[in-house]
Amino acid sequence: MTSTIETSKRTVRIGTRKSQLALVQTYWVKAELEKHFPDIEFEVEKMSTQGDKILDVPLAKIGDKGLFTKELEVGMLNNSTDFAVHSLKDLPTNLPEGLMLGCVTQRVDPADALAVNEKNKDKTLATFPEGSVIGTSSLRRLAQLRHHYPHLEFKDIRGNVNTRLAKLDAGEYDGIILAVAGLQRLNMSDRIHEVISPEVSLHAVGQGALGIECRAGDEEILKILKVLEHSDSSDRTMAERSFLRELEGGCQVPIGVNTTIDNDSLVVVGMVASLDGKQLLKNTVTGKKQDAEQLGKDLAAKLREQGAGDILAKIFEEVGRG
Ligand SMILES: NCc1[nH]cc(CCC(=O)O)c1CC(=O)O
Repeated sequence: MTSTIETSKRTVRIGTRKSQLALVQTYWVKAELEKHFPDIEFEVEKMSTQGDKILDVPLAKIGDKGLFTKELEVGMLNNSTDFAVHSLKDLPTNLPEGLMLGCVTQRVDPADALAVNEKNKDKTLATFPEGSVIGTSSLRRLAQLRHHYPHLEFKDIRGNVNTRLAKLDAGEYDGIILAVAGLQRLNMSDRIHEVISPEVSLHAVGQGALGIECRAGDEEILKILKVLEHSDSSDRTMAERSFLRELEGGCQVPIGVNTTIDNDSLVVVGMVASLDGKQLLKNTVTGKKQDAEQLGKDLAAKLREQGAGDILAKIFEEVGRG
């Protein structure tokens, strides 16, 4: 008589949004972890978030933090999932009690990109004629582009990356602004018509990196996630998130950043702008990368001294506090 011994694999459950970009990112994380932990079974749980459901309202008007993360967080808190993969830029700077940012993966290019349709192949942001219509749903992109290109028109655009490109190609816009990172991950690098320089548009906090959220102090999961942690990306985004945390007031605001690490030295550039792009404040701090969190706070303090508080207060009045 023969008997078979069933070795039961430990199962770890990953929460994700259902958008194509979210799935590409989640399956990348899953594949990487499977290489390191062949004895663990990783399962993917696809969930819809508020942000995926409300598609007809400008993002800035919905305002609420955690639009793309809340349902995934509930899943971890009630133990139906063990961790969630997010675009770090969609993850609020303050997480719910009981959860933590367990891992920041290696960041790709965090810049913004211009995509154009067939009839504008010969244009760039700098050469678009007066009145050309540029689509973006981000107040940060809107304010900075208005500042540099006041003759262009800006129109809100919602939906996932594919939906936005379809609207562009249908002629609703002359160009749209998207993250380089998203287009690259979706194998759509051919749609990157122009990479926008940090002089024109500072990127969003956390852009280009994945943030993996898990239960606070879940050592078993943290040990697994640690293999994907990228130290410089983690330090840079820690400073960026600390900067945003110090400045934001519960709604989407035109705040941009750029960070670089050279040996142990971390440089953080930060920007706050008014919605019309007329006021645009910038400053820079430099320090040790070990002091990332404090550097973010210092930068926020510098911008407040320059008058960022007044700009933000006015925006909260105009857009509402979410
Ligand atoms: N707001 C949605 C979102 N969240 C993350 C990305 C791109 C990938 C990234 O920044 O890591 C995008 C699309 C975009 O801004 O074009």
